[in-house]
Amino acid sequence: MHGFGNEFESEALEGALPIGRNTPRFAPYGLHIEQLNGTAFTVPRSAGNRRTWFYRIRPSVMHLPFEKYVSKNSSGGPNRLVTNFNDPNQLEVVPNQLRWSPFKIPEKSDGLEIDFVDGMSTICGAGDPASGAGIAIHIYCANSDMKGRAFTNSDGDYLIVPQKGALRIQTEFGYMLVQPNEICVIQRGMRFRVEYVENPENKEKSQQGEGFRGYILEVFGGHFEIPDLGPIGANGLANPRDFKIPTAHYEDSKDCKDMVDGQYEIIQKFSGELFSAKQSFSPFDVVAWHGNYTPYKYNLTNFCPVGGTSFDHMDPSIFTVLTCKSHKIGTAVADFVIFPPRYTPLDNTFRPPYFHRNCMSEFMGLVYGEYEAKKGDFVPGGASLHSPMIPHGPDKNAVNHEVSRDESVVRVGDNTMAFMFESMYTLKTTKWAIHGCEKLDHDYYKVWENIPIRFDPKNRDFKPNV
Ligand SMILES: O=C(O)Cc1cc(O)ccc1O
Ligand SMILES: [Fe+2]
Repeated sequence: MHGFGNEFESEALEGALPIGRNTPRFAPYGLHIEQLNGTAFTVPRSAGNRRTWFYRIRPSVMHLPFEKYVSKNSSGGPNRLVTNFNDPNQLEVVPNQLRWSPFKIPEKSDGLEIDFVDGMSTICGAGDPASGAGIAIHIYCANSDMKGRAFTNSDGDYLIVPQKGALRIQTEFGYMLVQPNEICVIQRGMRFRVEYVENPENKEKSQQGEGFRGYILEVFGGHFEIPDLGPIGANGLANPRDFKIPTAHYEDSKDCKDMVDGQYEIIQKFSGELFSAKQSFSPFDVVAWHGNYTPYKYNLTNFCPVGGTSFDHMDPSIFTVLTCKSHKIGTAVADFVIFPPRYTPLDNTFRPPYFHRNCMSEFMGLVYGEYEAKKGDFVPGGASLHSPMIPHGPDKNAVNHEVSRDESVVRVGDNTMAFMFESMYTLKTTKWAIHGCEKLDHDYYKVWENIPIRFDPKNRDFKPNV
């Protein structure tokens, strides 16, 4: 189905949705009724009240008690998922500009079968889910399907950016296929299971080879919305109709080939820690549902960029796909911003991203291709973090390239998709990101060494000799 935040309804069996009421004494086909609330009951409609009604074979509550879960990640060590950014034992605060080479995908030949849950590692974040304030940024690197288990998160919403390999995501709402150059959002409390598929549809946008990798932005308080367009008008950027919502698909336990010894496992992230509970049935037994609290996916090629048409470099906020607002006017808990293929017909303008210091944190990743501000080692599957008020900008090669290019209209970002998670929070990095992953580039600062110094007080009309 198409749309953003609509009231959707879907049934996998004709007549499974009760008509004209939510909680009849007997739902059709003997189904049980369960509500999932994504906002407080009392949130005004105009402020985005969200809930969904499920009509399912069994209520989710039929499970054994939760126990602590220790993930089987590639180093065999403790969980690498951190979401309490007040725990100094897990963190290493670093003000430097940071850049990581592509995060390592575990190899089955090393005897490591790592699924989406075990493959998640936290790079940085702020705040703490218990107080509903903050964000976390994770990377997932995995090589196996989730078998007989589902993941769900009490702490926040996941915005998932696949970089390598397509994801087939089973949810309580139905299936979603999410390929590199697409994103999806799975909101707080929704249960899902990730399988990975080779993605023949867009080979050039996804590196070949075993395993899958991607980025996750988790927001602890609030939900994502499409930003207002102001003077841009009623259309453009991410258009609501391009968001896609799954249709109902249910799995009766007797048809579920996934269960291990008749048991299904629910892994729940709760207050920054992982817990596991067993149950005797698949959690994907929703026969029909209706509501406005759903997972959704979006193809980044549908983004309709608006930009400068005359002079000066516009701020990257014009490329915001989704925003999670804070209570501070115009200041996001987190924005998801992309740098899509486009033209920059700007007269007498320094076209690459400018040098700057920002009060916001800027975490960047690259799905494929090359980012316009970094001609060097910022590569697909890697990342960078530029923290509040820490200087950064185009690297030496991008500056030199700008000096010598001709003045014509240029195509920017062809065959590439870079993105940014921009947040009002100062992000603390995890020990894993600084030491454990062994991908931190200790020479990153050198990309700004030897930027040509051309100051000449006698030459106001300066033009370089090229
Ligand atoms: O730092 C970056 O590369 C992101 C960025 C891009 C841009 O076009 C302007 C500002 C900005 O922070
Ligand atoms: Fe920046």
